[in-house]
Amino acid sequence: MLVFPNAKLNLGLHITARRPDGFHTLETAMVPLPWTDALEVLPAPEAAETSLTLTGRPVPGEPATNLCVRAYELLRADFPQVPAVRLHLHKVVPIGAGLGGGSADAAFALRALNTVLALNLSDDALEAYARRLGSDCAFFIRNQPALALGRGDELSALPLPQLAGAACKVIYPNLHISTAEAYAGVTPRPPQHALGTALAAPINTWRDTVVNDFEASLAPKFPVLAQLKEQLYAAGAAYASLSGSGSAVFGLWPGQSAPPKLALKADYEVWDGVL
Ligand SMILES: C[C@@](CO)(OP(=O)(O)O)[C@H](O)COP(=O)(O)OP(=O)(O)OC[C@H]1O[C@@H](n2ccc(N)nc2=O)[C@H](O)[C@@H]1O
Ligand SMILES: Nc1ncnc2c1ncn2[C@@H]1O[C@H](COP(=O)(O)OP(=O)(O)O)[C@@H](O)[C@H]1O
Repeated sequence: MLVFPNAKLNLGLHITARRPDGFHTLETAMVPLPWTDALEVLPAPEAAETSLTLTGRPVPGEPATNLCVRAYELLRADFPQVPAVRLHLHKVVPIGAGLGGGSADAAFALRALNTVLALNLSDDALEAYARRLGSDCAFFIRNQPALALGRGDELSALPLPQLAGAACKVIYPNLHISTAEAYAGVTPRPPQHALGTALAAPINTWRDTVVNDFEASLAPKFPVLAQLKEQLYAAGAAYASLSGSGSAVFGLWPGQSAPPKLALKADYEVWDGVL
């Protein structure tokens, strides 16, 4: 079975408290971004062990620590009779970019394994497994615009009709930002605007109301993030922001079929498309 794990964008991200377990409570909206990896899940040949092969962008870590293999091991712990599988991941989405690519691989692996191994797990059950692999993973099970609370895994559908068909540009400035380090640099605070209300208003009002709390804390160390945001606004974006804990920055042009071309450094990666 071949699946295409897609990235996500965060629209606003409020870090509201630090929890006793070291995680933070947040309020964010997540939307699917059609920038994808490719993941193949096949039954392994007889007597072969479970394996993962990789092509494309290098993924740090041993195959056993890869989230696709961890997804399989998590299911096998509860269903010891399942056969071995052969996994192949072609990695495209930048890593450490705030685009959730690793989380998407984990969730899509769970979904594909559910089918290939005929486990018949419900979406709720798959979300429960996904949560155990990472805070962001549960979002990718239903993979639809959602408001995320708690650790980022308490999800409710958040239709954003004004976003459908908007042109979008995502810029990855070739900078790996660790999610854990980014959280460590933020001082939690109550949000100034309720996110659900702010996002219900037209996109061109979001600039004044929809805030990603990581931006202020990352700004001194990574001035390029604010520069890219300015460049997107100068090119007419109705809204521009850092996604998640960065380093990807995106702009939105509702009502346009494609985003404008921008002059950017040669080693930056760019995704242009429509949401
Ligand atoms: C910031 C966000 C916003 O969507 O996305 P990314 O920028 O990573 O894409 C997420 O909260 C990232 O979720 P995810 O990448 O799944 O994080 P996890 O693997 O669960 O945790 C990695 C580390 O981030 C910190 N962490 C994560 C989630 C959370 N609610 N509070 C935290 O403090 C913890 O230090 C944890 O050890
Ligand atoms: N399949 C995978 N793809 C990407 N990263 C993975 C994968 N499996 C494990 N990881 C680990 O997860 C970390 C976070 O990856 P990712 O979710 O892409 O970034 P972000 O949290 O910025 O959205 C990486 O540093 C990597 O070590």
